[in-house]
Amino acid sequence: MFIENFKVESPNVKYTETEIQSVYNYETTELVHENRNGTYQWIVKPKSVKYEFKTNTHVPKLGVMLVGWGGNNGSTLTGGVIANREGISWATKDKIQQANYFGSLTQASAIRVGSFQGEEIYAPFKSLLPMVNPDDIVFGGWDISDMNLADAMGRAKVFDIDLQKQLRPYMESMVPLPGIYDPDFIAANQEERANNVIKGTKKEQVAQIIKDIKEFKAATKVDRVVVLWTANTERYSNLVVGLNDTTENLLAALDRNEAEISPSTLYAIACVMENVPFINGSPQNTFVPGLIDFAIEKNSLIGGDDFKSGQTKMKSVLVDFLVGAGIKPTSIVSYNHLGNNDGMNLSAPQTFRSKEISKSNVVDDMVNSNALLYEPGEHPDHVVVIKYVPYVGDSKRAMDEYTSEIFMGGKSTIVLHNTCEDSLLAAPIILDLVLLAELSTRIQFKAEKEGKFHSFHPVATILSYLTKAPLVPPGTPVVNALSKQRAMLENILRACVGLAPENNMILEYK
Ligand SMILES: NC(=O)c1ccc[n+]([C@@H]2O[C@H](COP(=O)([O-])OP(=O)(O)OC[C@H]3O[C@@H](n4cnc5c(N)ncnc54)[C@H](O)[C@@H]3O)[C@@H](O)[C@H]2O)c1
Ligand SMILES: O=P([O-])([O-])O[C@@H]1[C@@H](O)[C@H](O)[C@@H](O)[C@H](O)[C@@H]1O
Repeated sequence: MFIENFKVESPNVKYTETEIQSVYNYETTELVHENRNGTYQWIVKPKSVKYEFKTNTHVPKLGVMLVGWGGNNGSTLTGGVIANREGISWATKDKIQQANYFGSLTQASAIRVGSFQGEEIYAPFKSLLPMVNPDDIVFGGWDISDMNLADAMGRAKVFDIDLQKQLRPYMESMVPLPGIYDPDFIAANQEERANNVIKGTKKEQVAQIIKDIKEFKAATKVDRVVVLWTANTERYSNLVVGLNDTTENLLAALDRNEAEISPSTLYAIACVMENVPFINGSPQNTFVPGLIDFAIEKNSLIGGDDFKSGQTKMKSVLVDFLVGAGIKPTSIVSYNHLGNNDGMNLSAPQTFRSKEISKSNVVDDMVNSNALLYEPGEHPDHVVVIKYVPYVGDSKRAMDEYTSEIFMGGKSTIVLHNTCEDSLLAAPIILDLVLLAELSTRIQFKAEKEGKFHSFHPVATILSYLTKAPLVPPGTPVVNALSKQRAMLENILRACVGLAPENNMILEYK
């Protein structure tokens, strides 16, 4: 059975005018490696740590400023939200299609809240805690192309024509602000689009981005702004001691107008200076060490990298299944071709390399988790190929072959063909990223030994379900397995409202 919402009744949960307060006993373990009777043993000690959570239930009017607003993802998300808000339906060759938010975890997935008279009861994921209604989001942003959003939607060729016609009046007045353009960081084939750029030094460009954010906030009267990068994939920035290794060096490099500071890092600097959450939807290393330090110093949320939308999302499920079943993947070949502008930008070796890294590292945690299958340092052969084929446009075609070793020297080969409609898969993920980033800034918590409440660490690991290469605080584990990432996110939000983690035991029926 499905219920629309629920309220938790528990001595550990209190609903006030402005907050949901919860006390949560975090059941974990402590390991020691001790000499017991002359031999060293690993001792696992279960332990319970009391946490207190406070979630501000005032849902703000949210402004989302997209870097790359006029791109396929940006125009598709903007149009999709308008279509949902206005209740637009349109004719396709098959039927009259209604707008929806399919593909969004927060808007279209469910959680189990328990059972009632022997029946499992589910509720919307978004009923866990008060979240921004995406219909209410105010969009803005920057693009190095001055094309208005209606024409950009036409250029993207993602939506059906009847839908585009209905959206055009809402979108033709939306014009991206000039963006920071540096041809050294993206493919040369992007130059012809770059007719809408901020001039001046890098420091002046940062100042302009800050001014843009302030003016957007004032003009739209939004309470909060989140900035998200959905612009083209950049090449990796070189990590240079004395240039981008610390906050001080990065800001000094900015003052010197150092060439090696990428546009995406400049937008991120501006956002950290303004304490505006910044999320990187692409694979480049926007978050150089100096930027991470800066965000931590300012307690300003940063998250990324690279939306996990199609082929890699499938990979993080399949490899988790295989390794979890004691099957040993030994060769993974991931090929895809696509014909959108992203694909054209990725046809350059330096930008492809950024994507190759994020698409390859996604299996590392699963491989490293099982020494029964892999020797130290052993990992599957793993190849990533991306080709630009204009004819297929945004309809990316992914082909994968997974070869694994099974029982008694047997081999298993799994072949997948996955048509990933790039922007129709990425747009709802962008929505989840901005909604969850905003929600996470309204949550404060403390462990029993901590003196005062605090926010989550500014490096937003909570967003990892949505990214190929989750950004995590230095020295903390990277988890890529999709099921673990989703469970982490759901269970943290469950703790905020006093619900135990979903452990799927349903002992009452065993
Ligand atoms: N499924 C997906 O679509 C998917 C999944 C993961 C990651 N991504 C990443 O998302 C990004 C956007 O994808 P897309 O299909 O919308 O690409 P796109 O090329 O259609 O859009 C990118 C937009 O960014 C603009 N731009 C480039 N550099 C800019 C800058 N410095 N400042 C402002 N605007 C700039 C371009 O003019 C373009 O309009 C890409 O980096 C892509 O790799 C996409
Ligand atoms: O998310 P995913 O399908 O694994 O990876 C995709 C790449 O294979 C594709 O070439 C590119 O268009 C998208 O940006 C996306 O990153």
